[in-house]
Amino acid sequence: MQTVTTLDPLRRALAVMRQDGPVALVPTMGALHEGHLALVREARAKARHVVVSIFVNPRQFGPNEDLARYPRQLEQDSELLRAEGVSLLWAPGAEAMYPDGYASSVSVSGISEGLCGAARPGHFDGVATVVLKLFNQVQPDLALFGEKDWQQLAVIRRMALDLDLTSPAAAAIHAVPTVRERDGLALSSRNAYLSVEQRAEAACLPRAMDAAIAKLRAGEAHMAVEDALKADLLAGGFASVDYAEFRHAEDLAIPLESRDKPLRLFVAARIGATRLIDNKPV
Ligand SMILES: Nc1ncnc2c1ncn2[C@@H]1O[C@H](COP(=O)(O)OP(=O)(O)OP(=O)(O)O)[C@@H](O)[C@H]1O
Ligand SMILES: CC(C)(CO)[C@@H](O)C(=O)[O-]
Ligand code: BAL
Repeated sequence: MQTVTTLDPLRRALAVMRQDGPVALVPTMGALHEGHLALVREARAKARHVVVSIFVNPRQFGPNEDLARYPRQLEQDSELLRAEGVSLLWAPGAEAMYPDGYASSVSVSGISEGLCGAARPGHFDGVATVVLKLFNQVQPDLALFGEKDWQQLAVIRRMALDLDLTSPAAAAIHAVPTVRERDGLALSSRNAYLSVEQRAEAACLPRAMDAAIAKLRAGEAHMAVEDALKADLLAGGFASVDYAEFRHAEDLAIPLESRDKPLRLFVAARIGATRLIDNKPV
């Protein structure tokens, strides 16, 4: 596995790799866990070469968020990726990604505005911008993203359609199901912030979501179920709930109006200062 940190060697390495066959891109912010590795394994099954990017993107963090504290462990990550048969690790510094004078941004309206977009203003502009840059830098045949970040996936799909980035001209976007711990908690790099006690309390998130989904299926009104879910999370040790909402799985931008279309439950809540997100199908 080669590791490159600037654009010229990235382009040279990619030119060689492309002669052998399709290239898949797995964008990450590092601190890799089994969720990331599921994306890598799926990428390996679909393409001749896998490129993983690790970049803690400052533009998707708000001023009071955890950019400085976000776990960085490039050596350990690099060993994990080597063992998975990854061809290339693209690990640019902030100056390679946003050189002096950098002034551009991508904004995807509608879909970016509710849920995490409302709780983290500007977050999805930062995500869309860096993902478009990664697509342009790597020009992959396909790119893989996790369903854990369902809204992010929807924003990226919308951007890729709107800006003509999709297959066959450019990357096909693949979604990979959420990998969970045995107690149901979704794997996340931010789980590393949790104390032992908080980690035990965090298991209440997927459990309370399952209970809420069962109530909705049994015919209870969605707003009552959402309110009860928030109360359950607060009682279970969460300090606050950013949102707990049912939405249409394929169109997050519109309010819930009919139960005929597939629904999903979306939650973001904080244990201490740690913000966890999850989503599940109804
Ligand atoms: N548990 C998981 N199952 C499947 N995919 C995941 C999981 N966790 C993260 N991913 C995916 O891995 C990619 C990189 O995510 P990222 O590096 O932000 O990891 P993360 O664990 O989600 O970190 P964070 O704690 O910042 O949310 C994204 O496409 C994300 O959806
Ligand atoms: C897609 C991504 C790598 C963009 O920085 C990030 O938002 C993430 O890790 O999910
Ligand atoms: N996995 C989403 C990246 C973020 O929370 O900034």
